[in-house]
Amino acid sequence: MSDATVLQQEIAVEQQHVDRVYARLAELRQDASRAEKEGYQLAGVGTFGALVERDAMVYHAARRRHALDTEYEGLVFGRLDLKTGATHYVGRMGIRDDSSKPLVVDWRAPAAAAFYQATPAEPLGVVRRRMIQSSRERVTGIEDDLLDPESAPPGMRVVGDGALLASLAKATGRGMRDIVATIQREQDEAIRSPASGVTIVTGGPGTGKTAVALHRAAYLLYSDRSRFAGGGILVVGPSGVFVEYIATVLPSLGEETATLRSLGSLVPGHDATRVDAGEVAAIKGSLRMRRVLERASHDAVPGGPAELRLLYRGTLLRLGTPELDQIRRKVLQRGARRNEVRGQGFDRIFDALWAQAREQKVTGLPEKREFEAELADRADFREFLKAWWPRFTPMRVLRWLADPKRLRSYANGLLSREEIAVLQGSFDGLAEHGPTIADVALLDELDELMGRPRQPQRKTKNPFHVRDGIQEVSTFADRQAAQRAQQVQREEDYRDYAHVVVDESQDVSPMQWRMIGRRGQYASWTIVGDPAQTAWSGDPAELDRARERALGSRKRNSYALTTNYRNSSEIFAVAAGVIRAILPDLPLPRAVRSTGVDPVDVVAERAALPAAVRELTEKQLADVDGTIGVIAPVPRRDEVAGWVAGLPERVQVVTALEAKGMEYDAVVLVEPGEIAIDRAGVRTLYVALSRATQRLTTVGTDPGWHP
Ligand SMILES: Nc1ncnc2c1ncn2[C@@H]1O[C@H](COP(=O)(O)OP(=O)(O)OP(=O)(O)O)[C@@H](O)[C@H]1O
Repeated sequence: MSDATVLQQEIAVEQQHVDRVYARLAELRQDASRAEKEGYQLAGVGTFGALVERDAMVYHAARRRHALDTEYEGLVFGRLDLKTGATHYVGRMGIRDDSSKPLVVDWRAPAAAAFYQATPAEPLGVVRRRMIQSSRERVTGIEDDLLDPESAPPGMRVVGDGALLASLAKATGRGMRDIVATIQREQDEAIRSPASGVTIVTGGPGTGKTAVALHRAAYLLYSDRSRFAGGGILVVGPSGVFVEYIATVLPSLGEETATLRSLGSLVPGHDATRVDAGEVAAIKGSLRMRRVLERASHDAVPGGPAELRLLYRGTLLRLGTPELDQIRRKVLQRGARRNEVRGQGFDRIFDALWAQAREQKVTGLPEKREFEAELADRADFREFLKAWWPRFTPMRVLRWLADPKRLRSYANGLLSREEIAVLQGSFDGLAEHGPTIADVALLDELDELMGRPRQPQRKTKNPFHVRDGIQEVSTFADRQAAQRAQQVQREEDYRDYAHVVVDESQDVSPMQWRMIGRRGQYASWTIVGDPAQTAWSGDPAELDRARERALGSRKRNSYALTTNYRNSSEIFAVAAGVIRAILPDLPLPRAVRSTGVDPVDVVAERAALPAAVRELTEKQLADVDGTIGVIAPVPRRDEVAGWVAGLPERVQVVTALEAKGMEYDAVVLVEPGEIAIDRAGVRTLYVALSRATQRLTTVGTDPGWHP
């Protein structure tokens, strides 16, 4: 029998099972819809107990229906034939037949672990592992691994030559793909790592760190839903482009309870995308900035009143700058938060004025209480207080650093003269362009240093309609839905996450670790990253300290990933050459796939560069079906975008920093020599060179760009 016939026969066998699963799915969906409908119709009838029971049923029916709908595509993707003779199918969700026998085991369930963990050396009772590829309800392919040939029953057939490689060769869309069907053993161990403590996953480019982090979020939600859906999972990525790139994966894993944020949007009200130059970011990210900001947060308001003069019952009461400064300093000592001790500041002003009024023997001076009431009624006095000690927003105080004199005085003794010079001017754009990504952590720090201005209490809205004083009849399902909606739109600056995932963690600055740490005080953590890819040019020891502090004394579980699934071996060889120039002993991952296509390096005259970049990008459009990343040095993004303007949407222009974590089928990397200007730059170049799955083109004016 030919191989093709065997494959067709095996596909037919699997098709039978897959048909059963989809038929059962249709039944379950119908049941769920019916239960839901009936529940709604009968919601107003029956005893209280019966109602609750019915409502619970409605809720579960609705949730189930939703799950059944989202997991439709590629529902069954694996089969295990065990030594015991039993067979398990593995899929995106668990499904049982009408006598409760499992038709499909959920990929996150313990029974499915062997699907990912069995190897020929350690088969874990699995004789044959089969990957089933399908398109909607139709089985289209099969790939087998025979893990334990000696235990194979006579006639067991083995087909295909590697589902992993088949899946890797596929062109990608704009977003990241989920990898549930092809998770590899070392990745699976990290995904299923204990839920508590800190899981640390390291690995070189393309080793699946991001994929692992997201699948871990899905796994945690499955293994302890009430804990992780209740508290929520926060996923922090480096940039907005990246967060968009990964956003599609979680819903496809069936999980929508994770909050995705970039480092520039972690603090409510901000969505920063501007980046500072590396040396500026290194200073803004340093823990020394905390002291700089503390000084700012204690300083007098620029343009605020220098003195207070009040004519009271014919006597002039006066507090000059030294008295006002002294009061401010007294109130702010020992870490008091400026917005929270405003009242104390005002009390001391009253005290000082009262003492003066008595000293000057004001005629007809009333009791102190009345004296205060009289002053509080005066508009000029209230104006003074408002101007002298307003309610501060972090942004207002951060803008003070744009004033060179203030910056110098706050940074004096904390930053070197050179560092102060580097920072000079870097806050100028705040008013017009908003904060940079690094500024957002400073704003969060200021928020902590100063406390929140007290807001008038807002009434919380009842999620249920109240009509004529009677709550509208609502089912348990409604209440659950309302509760979930509330959970999803947690309070604006929610901080009680049950789990925090930090991707590309090598780029999180010390100040940013503090910002993330504030939101993960009660959380377990998953941290993924690659130290060799860091763009951080500040003190590495300080970075380690800040990270360790944010993670606290939680137990650490570490995992290393060693295979590069993204790059062809030809492409990774170029990237590896670059990083080896500065880190000769760095262990690098192994790229498993070869395309036989070598990367191309083009040198162009300055005047011819725009046309060359456009032409090379157009060539990629012809050569690959998927996305094309045109990667530019940070300051040249807009210029390069102009060169390729008007090309199809699958061409995306990003800076070398924005390319962090991203993946494209083809990459055109512009002016590599301008990226690799220092050690941090070489690392950034390494990142940019390791983004492509199929084609890599470098183009620039400098033939000697290799570090
Ligand atoms: N087991 C797997 N099966 C199929 N594809 C995989 C597997 N593991 C990783 N990949 C694919 O490899 C590519 C790289 O994965 P990912 O982006 O998670 O790597 P990374 O370690 O975060 O990379 P980097 O550090 O370079 O940003 C992605 O396209 C991902 O889907």
